[in-house]
Amino acid sequence: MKVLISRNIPDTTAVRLMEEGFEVITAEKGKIWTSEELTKTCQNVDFLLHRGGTALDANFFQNCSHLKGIALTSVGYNHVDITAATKACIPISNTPDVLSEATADIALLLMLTVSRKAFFRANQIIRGEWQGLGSTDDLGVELYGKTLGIFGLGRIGLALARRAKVIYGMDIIYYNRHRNVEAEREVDAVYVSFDKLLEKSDVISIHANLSSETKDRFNATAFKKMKKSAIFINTARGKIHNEVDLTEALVNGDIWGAGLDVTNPEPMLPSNPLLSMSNVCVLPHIGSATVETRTKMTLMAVNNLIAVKNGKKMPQVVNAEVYKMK
Ligand SMILES: NC(=O)c1ccc[n+]([C@@H]2O[C@H](COP(=O)([O-])OP(=O)(O)OC[C@H]3O[C@@H](n4cnc5c(N)ncnc54)[C@H](O)[C@@H]3O)[C@@H](O)[C@H]2O)c1
Ligand SMILES: O=C(O)[C@H](O)CO
Repeated sequence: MKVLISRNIPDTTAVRLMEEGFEVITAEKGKIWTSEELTKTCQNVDFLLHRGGTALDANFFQNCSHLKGIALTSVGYNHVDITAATKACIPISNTPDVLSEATADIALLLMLTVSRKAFFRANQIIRGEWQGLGSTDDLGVELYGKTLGIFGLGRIGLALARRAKVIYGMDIIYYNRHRNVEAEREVDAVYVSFDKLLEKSDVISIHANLSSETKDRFNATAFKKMKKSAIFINTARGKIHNEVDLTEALVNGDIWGAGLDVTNPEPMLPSNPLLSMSNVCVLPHIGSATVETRTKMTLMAVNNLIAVKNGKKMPQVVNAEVYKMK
């Protein structure tokens, strides 16, 4: 049984696969695959352990229908054509829960660094622009006691809401496809309409998955409905906001600041105007990038492949319909 690991993972997890009798084929460090290359290399393997970057589209599944299972090392699977995978009868797994705390930390970090302009200020020191004492203009704002609006209150949204409630005494409002009773009970989250979320939030943090419904949801119309003092945070997917509209909203003063861990496209070009704004911080998609979390994610992915090899269902399967077809 051969497994292709499309992007480097912690050694311990590759070892775990070998212990289970898999023959492991690893990509060279940092490799970015074209679809053609990935499709070609997958002809000689039974399983794929895949991290975002290269989309797995209908064409991929047409040409790789021999694969027995694909384990993603991400919770998001918007880069995978799940319908095509199901049609090809290939189970796909993702990595929910284990990355929620690490990603919520990055959302909170962005809230803090943007509200206090900390990233911009630290860079002023690096550029030799610190002129003694603290700044008297272009001041930051505080989070304490303000209202956090969450768009997509699932696992990561709730992990952020807990932090915001406990550390900053923030009021939590949210907009979701369904009410989240656990969050309402635990952090007194209040369900509101999308427009109310825009109007009432001091900070809006995006935690929905990317879909045709959420793509471009934060556009010029949405930014104009937000408070002029609002901070926009996105650690979910860059395509949920429209980057041109976000830039204009910041330039025009429709909103106060923005913190992004995800951009559209990725990577963001260094010439992007957002990068020179004092009220913006952009990170290179590091939500889950800790030793602890990445280890848990890859172990989870590996366990899903082991399950398939042993004739069992993937514990974290996202297209459970495949098991009804077999
Ligand atoms: N920056 C990173 O490194 C990083 C790390 C992990 C996850 N993510 C992103 O975060 C997303 C959320 O992860 P999660 O584990 O919290 O997922 P989740 O499924 O637990 O939560 C997503 C929530 O969004 C809601 N939602 C979906 N579509 C909606 C819509 N149209 N309107 C309103 N609400 C909607 C869902 O009902 C759900 O409650 C992932 O899909 C991924 O894209 C990014
Ligand atoms: O969806 C996810 O899990 C992240 O974006 C990748 O770590």
